[in-house]
Amino acid sequence: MLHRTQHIPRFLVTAEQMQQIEGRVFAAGMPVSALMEKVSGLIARQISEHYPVSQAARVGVLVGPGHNGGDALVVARELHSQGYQVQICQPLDKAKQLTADQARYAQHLGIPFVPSVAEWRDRDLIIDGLFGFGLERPIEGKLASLVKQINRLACPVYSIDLPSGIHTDSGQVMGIAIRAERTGCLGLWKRAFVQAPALAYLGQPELIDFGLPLADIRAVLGETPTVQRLTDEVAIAQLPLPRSATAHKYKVGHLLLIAGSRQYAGAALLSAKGAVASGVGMLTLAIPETIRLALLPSLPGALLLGCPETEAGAIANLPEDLSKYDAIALGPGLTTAVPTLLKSVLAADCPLLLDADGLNLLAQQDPVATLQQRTAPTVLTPHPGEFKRLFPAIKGDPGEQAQRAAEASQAIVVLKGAKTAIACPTSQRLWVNPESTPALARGGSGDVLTGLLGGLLAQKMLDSKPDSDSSDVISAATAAALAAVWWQAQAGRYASDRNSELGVSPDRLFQALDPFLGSILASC
Ligand SMILES: NC(=O)C1=CN([C@@H]2O[C@H](COP(=O)(O)OP(=O)(O)OC[C@H]3O[C@@H](n4cnc5c(N)ncnc54)[C@H](O)[C@@H]3O)[C@@H](O)[C@H]2O)[C@@H](O)CC1
Ligand SMILES: [K+]
Repeated sequence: MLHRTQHIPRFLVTAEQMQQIEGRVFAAGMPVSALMEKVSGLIARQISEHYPVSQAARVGVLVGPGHNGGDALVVARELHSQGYQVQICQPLDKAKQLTADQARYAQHLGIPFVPSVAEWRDRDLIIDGLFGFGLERPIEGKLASLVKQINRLACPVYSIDLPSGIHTDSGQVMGIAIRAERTGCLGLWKRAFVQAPALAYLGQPELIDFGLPLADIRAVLGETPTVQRLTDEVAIAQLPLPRSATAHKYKVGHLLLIAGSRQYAGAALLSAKGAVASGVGMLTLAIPETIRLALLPSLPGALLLGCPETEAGAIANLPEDLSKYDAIALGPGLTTAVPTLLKSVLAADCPLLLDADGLNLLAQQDPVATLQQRTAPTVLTPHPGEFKRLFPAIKGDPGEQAQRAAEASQAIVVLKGAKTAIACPTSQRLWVNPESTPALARGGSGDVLTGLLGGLLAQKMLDSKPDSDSSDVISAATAAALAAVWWQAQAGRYASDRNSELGVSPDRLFQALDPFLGSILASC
């Protein structure tokens, strides 16, 4: 059972859901002004920790017409009382009543109001309270020029709730948006925080939990939220740990990985290394016979199955009975020369992971009709280009695309990107991986993920948990996808922190998988 503090970081809400949750809290008797006071006190505390008065005494506070502006005014008052030299700029005349009252009180306290932000070149910090989740149209005219001026200042900007101009749900820039150094997201993570268009504006995000009651959150989002952030707690719970004390190699999964060609031998090696790092009991790597001996010294623990090959060095056929494997992964470096490979694995009665050329082969037929015929789970790991080839008619943001593709094909869809989305067809749930690193944006990272996910898939299929997504139970195949996406991203961050963003080669990535996991498990 997760505690409240573990639940809150999982939620991802739209503006409408946030309004409904707050509406319930206000209807139950919480005064709007009391909540504003509470929330803004927490924001001011965060700001004074990040930007102490000794280092950032001169603060400009930008105030909009709604309650985001009201929050900013309370923060201005708090910082003023702590000795910051605060100036307020309220560019619009009209304001909601509570915001207007807060402005009047700030004036009464003698906090200076300035007519424009032109004088703010002397500021050490700007606080952005122009718009929050109430932004309803693009920022234009004099407000757009004001945002442009703020973005030209050298000092950092702290945005309250969202950088003004960012759409709460899609993360799109509405005309123009403030580029924050930090954003304090209030109460619950908004969807924008996992949307690629917003990433360049959010800076370092932090959640400011002000104690929204779980009962009200659940009343709006449901008992098990359909859309979730993939948190450490949830991902770790999906790993095949602890191992049974009586485990032996045939009881902890046998993966058949079909990968590589004479042209792309490295993809086979990297995906096999990812599978080895997953801890899978047995790994059989099917590769063209001519590259078998070259790979052997690098994979001493794996069974290397040399396959007959085409003249160009692609696997021509799979000589074996496929029934003895717990999972099959097909794709990295295969080429699309031999479509029958896909046909034979689709017919297998075990979980199947398709990546890279496995997906390209699938795109050559009707993917939805083909996948719907499978009885065992299928996991697809496309990047956006592969996704487009597979599901050209499916539009939306990455989360919506993954969900729609999963629903249509009945496959678990892992749509890779800066914030990888994982959609499960049986439960109709979506997870978004919130933390990753651009260090993984290089050839080979995806191959490591394929092996890792395949290895976890083989292990999870032997777990005793049921293969259905009732209430909070996550099916084995979905669990493997969640664990693998999180593990790969976190290992990438771990390797990046110890080297640089340019130094996370695929070798470093698979070498970081186990040390990262060891360190996080030790701290749990
Ligand atoms: N009610 C409360 O006490 C709480 C308020 N919070 C704060 O309240 C914010 C939401 O407040 P609001 O609903 O008032 O919304 P906003 O403060 O985001 O602003 C809405 C106002 O801006 C106007 N507007 C929208 N788009 C515009 C545009 N492009 N150009 C000019 N005007 C535009 C609207 O007509 C409306 O008057 C949150 O983001 C958060 O900062 C909560 O987070 C915490 C509790
Ligand atoms: K804001």
